[in-house]
Amino acid sequence: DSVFASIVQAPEDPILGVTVAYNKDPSPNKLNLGVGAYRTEEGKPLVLNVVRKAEQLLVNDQSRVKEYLPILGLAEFNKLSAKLILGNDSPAIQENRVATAQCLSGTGSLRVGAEFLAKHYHQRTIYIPQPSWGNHVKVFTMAGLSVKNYRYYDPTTRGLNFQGLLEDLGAAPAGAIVLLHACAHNPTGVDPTVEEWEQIRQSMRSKGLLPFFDSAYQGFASGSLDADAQPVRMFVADGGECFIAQSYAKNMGLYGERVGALSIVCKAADVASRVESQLKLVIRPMYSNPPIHGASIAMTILKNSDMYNEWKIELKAMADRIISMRKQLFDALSAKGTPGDWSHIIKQIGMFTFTGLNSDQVAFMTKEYHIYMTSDGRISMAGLSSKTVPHLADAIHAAVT
Ligand SMILES: Cc1ncc(COP(=O)(O)O)c(CN[C@@H](CCC(=O)O)C(=O)O)c1O
Repeated sequence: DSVFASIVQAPEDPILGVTVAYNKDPSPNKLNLGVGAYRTEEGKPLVLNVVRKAEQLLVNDQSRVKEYLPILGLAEFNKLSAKLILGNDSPAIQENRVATAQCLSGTGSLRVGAEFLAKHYHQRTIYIPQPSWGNHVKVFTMAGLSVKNYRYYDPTTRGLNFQGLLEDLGAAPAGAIVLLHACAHNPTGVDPTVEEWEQIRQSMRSKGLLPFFDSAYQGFASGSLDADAQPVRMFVADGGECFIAQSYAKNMGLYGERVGALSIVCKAADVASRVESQLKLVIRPMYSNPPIHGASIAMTILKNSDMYNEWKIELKAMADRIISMRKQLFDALSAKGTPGDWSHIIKQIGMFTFTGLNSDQVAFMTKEYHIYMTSDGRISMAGLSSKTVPHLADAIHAAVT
């Protein structure tokens, strides 16, 4: 008998499993609105032109080798990533108060940060928004933190439950870790306003709560890298400490290259250098050192002003296409007179619309219309095109009437 004979079949991942089901569906008009991965108007994955150019430069550079990277990854990539989120003129960077490690995309950055906190921080409770990205709970739990929720989304208004958020963070024990979506909240597409962010910052700092920003969509919410980094920069500007996980999966289209960075903003340079040394002890036994190719692409783009500007143009085009899909879906439902208020489709921002459809309605849409989306009613707007909006509108209309 196998020593693993008693192992049971694991369930599919709630998000990545949607793609598994989609791939099995033979229907010609199936639609994958599950995974948050950008698709073009033709419904195809997109490799940015500037990424192709960067790769060409790398291939042509005969001096490049395939040696191990340092445990913390490409040093120049780390510096450029910190600048991207904190701003070129960040005092924290100028004062050498930022410890950065190249990690395996956003997930890896979150995990390394969580493992570091479990090992070195006096508080092991992390508060995450209700709802949040499905993988957050598992990443933090596996790292040894205990996960609690703070109220975030208000189903009745389909907006932010700001009072509930402030109450829950106000009731958190001093020093608790708080996960904050830097922009384009997943799955709700609901972000605090700048004024609300300022109130959140004051409240958290007054209680010594430790912010852990998850920045997976910088540039995708508004189309502007700087605007989407504003909440992070407000916290760093007050001189306090915070963790920031960055992903280049969506905004550079480097999904499968697993490119990301964890930055820990500290109060003093000597602390940052000791923190950096301890980060290496977390990473070395986990995966030793990160992959060279994806980070080299990102570094090539970030360090060359022409390529950086070209990237910003392509990034804005992706954000704009998503916004136009919002408008088209809203207009299609309005034209059909679909019962209900659908204005949240155009009010929400980033990659996802949190439709408010329940799991039975989602199951109906999958069965009858071959629409694939997560059971919480989230739709990845990037999976839509002008051609497929009518099909989705028909499905939603049928699901609610
Ligand atoms: C808020 C948030 N943080 C981190 C990540 C992790 O992204 P990396 O690929 O590790 O950089 C995602 C990706 N969430 C998308 C993509 C599919 C997934 O990993 O769940 C989603 O929610 O569909 C995310 O939405």
